[in-house]
Amino acid sequence: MTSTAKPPRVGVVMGSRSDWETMEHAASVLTELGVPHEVQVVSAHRTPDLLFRYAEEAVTRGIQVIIAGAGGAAHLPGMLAAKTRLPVLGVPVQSKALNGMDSLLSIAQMPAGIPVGTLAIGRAGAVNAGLLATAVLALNDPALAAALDAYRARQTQTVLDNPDPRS
Ligand SMILES: Nc1c(C(=O)O)ncn1[C@@H]1O[C@H](COP(=O)(O)O)[C@@H](O)[C@H]1O
Repeated sequence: MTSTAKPPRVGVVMGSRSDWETMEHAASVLTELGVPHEVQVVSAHRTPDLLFRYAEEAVTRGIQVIIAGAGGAAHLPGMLAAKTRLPVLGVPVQSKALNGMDSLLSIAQMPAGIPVGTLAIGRAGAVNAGLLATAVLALNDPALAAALDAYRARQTQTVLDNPDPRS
């Protein structure tokens, strides 16, 4: 699924539909900042051939950053990173059994040579993955740089406008 008519520049993938509740926060940041992106379920475990194809074709399709969310034995981000030179941002989805510690460690503890940029567990990680992907693209895109600056200014203003935590 592609968000706009423009070709996607960020791929948001996740191991299962059940991850969408978390990963929609990455997608909504990208939408808010005007980053063309696509969203798809791809699983290293359940659809390994699709995972290889996705990673191998991503560069030629114009994808510049991949955001990959997975929970439990979260091999998806690492396997994508193994198959593409694109930056891969991993979002550990909070698992029921171990609260996402399993997801976090299996995404973060990559062997030297195959990096995955690992974010925080859950919603905050997904939001920040969207922001980080945008920041990468903004290095060469003044419109996205301006959109990011405006986002940060709005965030600051919201805090300044509501300083009393009781109200
Ligand atoms: N970690 C992975 C991978 C993968 O790493 O490729 N594929 C699915 N999963 C994870 O399994 C969890 C449970 O999935 P189900 O809810 O479909 O049973 C999800 O959090 C998913 O990311």
